[in-house]
Amino acid sequence: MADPWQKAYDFAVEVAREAGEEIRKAGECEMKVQTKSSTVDLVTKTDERVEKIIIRALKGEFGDGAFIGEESVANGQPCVLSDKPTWIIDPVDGTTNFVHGFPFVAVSIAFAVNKELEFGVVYSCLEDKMYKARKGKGAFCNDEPIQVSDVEEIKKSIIISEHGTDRRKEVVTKIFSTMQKILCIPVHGLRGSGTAATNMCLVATGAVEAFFEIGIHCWDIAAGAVIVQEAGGVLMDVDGGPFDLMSRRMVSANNKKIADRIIKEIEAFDVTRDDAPVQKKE
Ligand SMILES: O=P([O-])([O-])O[C@@H]1[C@H](O)[C@H](O)[C@@H](O)[C@H](O)[C@H]1O
Ligand SMILES: [Mg+2]
Repeated sequence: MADPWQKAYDFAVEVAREAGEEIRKAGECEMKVQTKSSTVDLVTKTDERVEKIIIRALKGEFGDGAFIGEESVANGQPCVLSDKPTWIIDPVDGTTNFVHGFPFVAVSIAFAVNKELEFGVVYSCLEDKMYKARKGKGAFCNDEPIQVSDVEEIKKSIIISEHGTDRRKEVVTKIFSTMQKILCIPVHGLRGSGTAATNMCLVATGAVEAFFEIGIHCWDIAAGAVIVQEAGGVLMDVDGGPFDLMSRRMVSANNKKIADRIIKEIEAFDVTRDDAPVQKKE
């Protein structure tokens, strides 16, 4: 078959749109907020319900496959990327925004085969922007082609980063020290939308030059990774090495010059890989 994944790609776009509709409706209702890894790592019934809707739809169309979903992993499912065709899902990226009514919330669905990302779909559902990209076929927002910015001078850039959910003082100190150094290069500005998936789409459209974060998960960035690359951008590790989806560290940028300049300023801290063996409780 010449193009084995086109049907899956088209279907993912439809599923993301339906999931976004559910999120929009749920945002108008009272919500019960719970916490996960820390008191600032939030989850709602909508995150869990929307993930189930997405997985049920994908299984209904393509049968049982491999899935890495944020809420399934939180409930004890394995988080290992194998060579099998694998769906990587964040049902609600920007849960804190969703809870507070801050208007950037995204559905993120990616698909990998042989550990390589084939396509990614990010639906920024409150803005009604459907971002999508397939390996080798370009990146789009609402069906219009998108491209990264051509800025090469860091002093003419806007950079995005996030604070994540780790509030240990030594971690927060490193995050702010990095941001301070980047701000003082000086860059035109620092931003953050509160959703990693949307941040990557902002790199892909050229609205900003780069987005970096330590502490994100594979489901936050898998779809965005394809979108950034297909829009002409680059992905790297925060130490300048190759991008590793499961490492929880990433720099995405419009070009290598901007990425390298940011990497010079990043003060890294340790995070546990997404695919680290789960420690069994005694
Ligand atoms: O929990 P969630 O809202 O799906 O995802 C979070 C968002 O993408 C946020 O922008 C990023 O800073 C965090 O690292 C993520 O965990
Ligand atoms: Mg997320």
